[in-house]
Amino acid sequence: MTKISTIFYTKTDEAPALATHSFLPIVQAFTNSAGVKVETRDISLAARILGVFSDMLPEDQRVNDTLAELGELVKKPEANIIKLPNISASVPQLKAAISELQAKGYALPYYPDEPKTAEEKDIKSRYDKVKGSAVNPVLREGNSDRRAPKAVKNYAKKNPHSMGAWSKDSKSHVATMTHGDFAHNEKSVVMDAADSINIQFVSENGNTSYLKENLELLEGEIIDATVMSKKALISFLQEQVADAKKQGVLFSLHMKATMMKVSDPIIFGHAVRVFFADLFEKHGDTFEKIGVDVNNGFGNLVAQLQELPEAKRKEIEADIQEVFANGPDLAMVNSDKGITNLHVPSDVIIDASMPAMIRTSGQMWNAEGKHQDTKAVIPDSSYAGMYTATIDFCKEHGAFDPTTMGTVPNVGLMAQKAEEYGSHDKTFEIAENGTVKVIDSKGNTLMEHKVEAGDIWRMCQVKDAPIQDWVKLAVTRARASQTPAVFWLDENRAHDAQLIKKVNAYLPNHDTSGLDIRILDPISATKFTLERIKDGKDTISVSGNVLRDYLTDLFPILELGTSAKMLSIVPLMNGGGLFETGAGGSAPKHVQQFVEENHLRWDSLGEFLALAVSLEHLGESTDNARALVLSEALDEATEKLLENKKGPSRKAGELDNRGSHFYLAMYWAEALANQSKDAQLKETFTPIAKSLLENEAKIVNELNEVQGKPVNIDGYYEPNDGLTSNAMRPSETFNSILNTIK
Ligand SMILES: NC(=O)C1=CN([C@@H]2O[C@H](COP(=O)(O)OP(=O)(O)OC[C@H]3O[C@@H](n4cnc5c(N)ncnc54)[C@H](OP(=O)(O)O)[C@@H]3O)[C@@H](O)[C@H]2O)C=CC1
Ligand SMILES: O=C(O)CCC(=O)C(=O)O
Ligand SMILES: [Mg+2]
Repeated sequence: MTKISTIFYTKTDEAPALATHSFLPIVQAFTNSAGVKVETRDISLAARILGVFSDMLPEDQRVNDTLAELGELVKKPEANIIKLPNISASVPQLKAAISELQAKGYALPYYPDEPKTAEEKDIKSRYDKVKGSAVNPVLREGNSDRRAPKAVKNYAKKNPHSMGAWSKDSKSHVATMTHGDFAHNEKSVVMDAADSINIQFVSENGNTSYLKENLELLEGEIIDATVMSKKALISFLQEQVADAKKQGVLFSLHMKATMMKVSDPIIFGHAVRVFFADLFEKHGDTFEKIGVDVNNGFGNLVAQLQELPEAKRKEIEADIQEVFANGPDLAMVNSDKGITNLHVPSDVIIDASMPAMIRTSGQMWNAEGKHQDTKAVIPDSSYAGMYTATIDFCKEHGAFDPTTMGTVPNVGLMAQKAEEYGSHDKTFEIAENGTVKVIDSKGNTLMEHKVEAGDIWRMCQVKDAPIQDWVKLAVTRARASQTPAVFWLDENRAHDAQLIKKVNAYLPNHDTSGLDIRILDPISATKFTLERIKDGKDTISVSGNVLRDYLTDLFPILELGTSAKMLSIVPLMNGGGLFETGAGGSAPKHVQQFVEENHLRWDSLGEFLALAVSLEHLGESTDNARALVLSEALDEATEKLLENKKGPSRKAGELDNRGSHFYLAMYWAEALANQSKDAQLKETFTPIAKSLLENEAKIVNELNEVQGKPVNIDGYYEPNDGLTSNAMRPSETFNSILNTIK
C-alpha cells in the first residue's frame, strides 16, 4: 500500500483560475489511483483580502489565511506545491476587488487612500499586505530554475510564432538615467557577524528619527542601500518627453509597479505629472481637492474628474486633449478605449512589456492603433542596459529566428526575498532633506546617503545560504545540460562586486571540471548570449532576482512566443518543491473573451509541465513508483498534445482550454494504458483510454458547441464556483467517463 501524500494546487485568479475548474477534476481522477491527493489552497486576490480581515468579518464570512499556511509549508521537506500565476494587484485592481466583495455582501471596509485615524491606518496596512506581488515572495523559499523543456523548444522550432522584422534605421530605443538613480548611488556591505541594525534619518536641522528599527541580519548577509534622486528623475523625465516629441517616437514607460510596490508607483506618479505638466500646473489645486493620486496612474485622475461639476470637468478634459496634441505621442495599451501606457501601473509590466515590444519590431501601439517606433523609458539604469543591448543587436542583425535560435534557461537568485524584490519594508519616500544612515548595534555607520525631500531611499538584503544554494544550482544545471553558464554580474556595481566575491568563494565547493562558467557584466552577458542564440547555441543565464524576472520573459517570448510554456521550478531550500506554472501572468484579456464568447484561450501547458515535475518530485521523495509512472505518462501526453497541435486556439468555436484538457486526458490515459511498469494503472486506464477515444468527436463537439455566446460566472475576482465549474465542464460525456476512474 502506498502512503497517501499530498500535492497542493493553488487556486488563483482570472484565466488560470478558470482553467483550474476544468483541469483539476482530471488531475484528481488520475492521481487518486497513485495514492496522491491533490488539494487546493485558495490564494486568489479575493481570498487574500478576506484572509487579512477575517477577524473583522462575521463568523460565516471568515476564511483561513491560506497564504500564511503555505508560507509555513514551503519551509518543510514535504512541501509539494503547484503555484499558478496570481494577480499582483495594483491599487485600482485592489479597489475593484474590494467593491466586488462588498457587493457580494462581505462586510469589508473601503480602502483608505489617506488614512488619518488609527483604525484607518490599520485597515490600510492590512490592504497593503495584499497589494502588489504579495504571494511569490512568501512562497519562494528557494532559488529559481526556469527553462524550456526540449519538447516545447522543438515544437517552437517547427511551428514558429510571428516575429516583427527589425530595420537598421528603427528609431526605437531605451532611455535610462546617467546619474542620480539607484544604480549610481548604490553602496553595499557584507555582515561579518549577525547583528541587529537600525535605519536612521537625520534631518538637516539635526533631528533624528528611525525609518526602521531592529532589523535582524545574519552573518554573511549582503546588504545594500541606494537612493533615487527626485530632482534627477524629474529632469530626466522632462528631457525624455521633449526628446520623444523631437524624434517623433512614442513615449512609453516600463516599470514593475507590482513587484516594486513602494518605489515604482512613486516613479510612475512623477512620470504622469511630468508628461501632463501643463495640466497639473493649471489644475493642480483642483486635483488636490478631489484627491487625485497619479501614483495609481493617469486613470485615477480621469476617474476622479467625475466628481467635478460638468463645466469644470469639460474644461479639464479639453486641456487633457491639449496635452495630447502638444506633447509626444503616447504608447497605448488599448487605443480603442483610449487607455494609455500611463493609465494603470499594472497594465504595462516591464518583464512582459519590453519583450513584447522587441518581438514587435521595437514598436508599440499609437492612438490610431498602429505600430510606431518607441522610446522605452526605464528610469533606473541598473538593468536597462540589457534591453539597450538587445535592441541594438536586433537593429544590427534583424529579428531572431525562432526556427533556429538557441535557448537561454535561467538560474535565478530568488530565495528568501533576495535583493530588490524583498525591499518594500525598507523603501521610503523621504520627507525632508537630511541623511539616511544604516547603523549597526554598536553605533557604527555601515552606509549613509545624503537625501532630499521626495527622494526614494531603499535597502536590499540577500542572505548567504540562498547565495550558496544558487551557485550550487547553477553548477548542477550547467552539468546536467552540458551548457555554458554565465553569471550576469557587474564588478563596477557595489552589490554585484560583493556577490562576485561570494561566487568565486563558493564555486570551488563544486566539481566544475569541464564546465564553461564565467562572470560577465549584464551588457557583455547580453551580447555574448545573443551572439550564441543567433547561432543556435544555448547559454544558461545565472542572475540576480530582477534579471531573473526580466530574462525569463525576454528569452521565452522571443524563443517560444510566451513565457507560459516554461518549466518553472523552485527547488525549496529545505527539500520541498514549488512548481510554478510558466513565468506568465494572469492574462486579464482572456477572462474578458471568456465571458463574452465562452471561449478560453488560456494555454495550460505550464500547468501540465508543472504537474509532471511535481509528481516526479513526489515519486522520488516518497518512494512512490506509481507517481513516477504517472509523471512519465503525463510528459508523454504533453508531447503528443504539442505534436498534434491540440493547444487552445484564439477563436470562439474552435478548441479552447477545455478541449486541450480533454486531449491531455486522452493522451495521458493512453500512455498509462500502453506502459508496462505498473499493471494496475494499465488495467485502470485501458478502458478509460478506449472510451475517451471512442467519444472524441462527441466530447469535442460538446465542448465547442457552447461557445460563441456570453457566459455568466457572476464575478471577476470572486466568480461563483458552481457557475464557473458548470461553464468550464460542459461535456457530460467527458465528465461521466472521468467519474468512472477508480
Ligand atoms: N507568477 C505570477 O504570479 C505572475 C503574475 N503576473 C500577473 O499577471 C497579470 C498580467 O500580467 P502581464 O504582464 O500582462 O503578463 P501575462 O503573462 O499575463 O500576459 C502577457 C500575454 O502573454 C500571453 N499569455 C500569458 N500566459 C498565457 C497562457 N498561459 N496562455 C496563453 N497566452 C498567455 C497573453 O497574450 P495573448 O493572449 O495576447 O497572446 C497575455 O496577454 C498581472 O496581474 C500580473 O501581476 C504576471 C507575471 C507573473
Ligand atoms: O509576483 C509577481 O508579481 C510577478 C512575478 C514574475 O513576474 C516572475 O516571477 O516572473
Ligand atoms: Mg516575470
